[in-house]
Amino acid sequence: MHSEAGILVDHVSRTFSARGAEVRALDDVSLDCPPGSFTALIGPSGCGKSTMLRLALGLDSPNDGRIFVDGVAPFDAAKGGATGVAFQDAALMPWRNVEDNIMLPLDVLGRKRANYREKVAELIALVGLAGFEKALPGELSGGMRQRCAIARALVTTPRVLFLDEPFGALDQILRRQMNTELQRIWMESGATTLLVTHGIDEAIFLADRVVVMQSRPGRIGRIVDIPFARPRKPELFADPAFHRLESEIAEALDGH
Ligand SMILES: Nc1ncnc2c1ncn2[C@@H]1O[C@H](COP(=O)(O)OP(=O)(O)OP(=O)(O)O)[C@@H](O)[C@H]1O
Repeated sequence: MHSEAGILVDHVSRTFSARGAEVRALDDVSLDCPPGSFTALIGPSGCGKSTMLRLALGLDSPNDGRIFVDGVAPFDAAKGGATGVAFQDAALMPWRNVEDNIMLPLDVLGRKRANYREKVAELIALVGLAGFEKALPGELSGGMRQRCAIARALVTTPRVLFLDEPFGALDQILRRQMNTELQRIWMESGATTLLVTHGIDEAIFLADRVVVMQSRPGRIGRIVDIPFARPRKPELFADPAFHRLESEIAEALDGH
């Protein structure tokens, strides 16, 4: 069993009751993300991606099955700072500057800011925000806000990183730049990463494995291994082998 420093989803089901009807958001889902791996989760609206993330963050509990994050229950992993998370809309506090936003998880976990000065400076450099430490979110571009959110997700040196459509709101060109940057950040951090995305190209470029989900009930339809060596370069997006994988995943999304 792989669970230490990774993510283990073991026969998990989650059913919701809505207006008398049962919705099987996740139906017997199992997924093993080994330590240091990068997994992308892709699927149609309503296939249970958010439900899976909520369970892995300890914000909800399964009806059946078990989840381990970094070898422990999801809530304990989050409480201990082993989990980092970044969402689509960056979710920065508008009145906190870049540095203070990055330190937010420390405040939430009751950790001393003074012990993290060096770490925060390193992260700011890592995500390319040096010189913007005192800038407010409203003064940053969309890409800079997302980089700030990723730095915040990394501040506790999490061993497991959850990214929920982190670049969904960005245009295609910026998104591809951010994909290259995320790859570099992930390679440096060594964190086991689970990325939820609607972008097939983004999933292939970044992940070791693309997990294609299907809806009603939410389940794993197919797992596609991505063989490309790292670091992957932007030219990969134009590679015929890349396009073949795109077609394969598009077909799996259509239920083939
Ligand atoms: N709290 C809830 N109460 C009732 N039904 C819910 C609840 N949360 C999720 N569902 C249902 O569970 C299913 C899966 O929802 P989920 O939000 O996990 O999908 P998703 O894959 O994240 O979708 P999207 O890509 O649109 O964000 C949907 O049919 C949704 O309506």
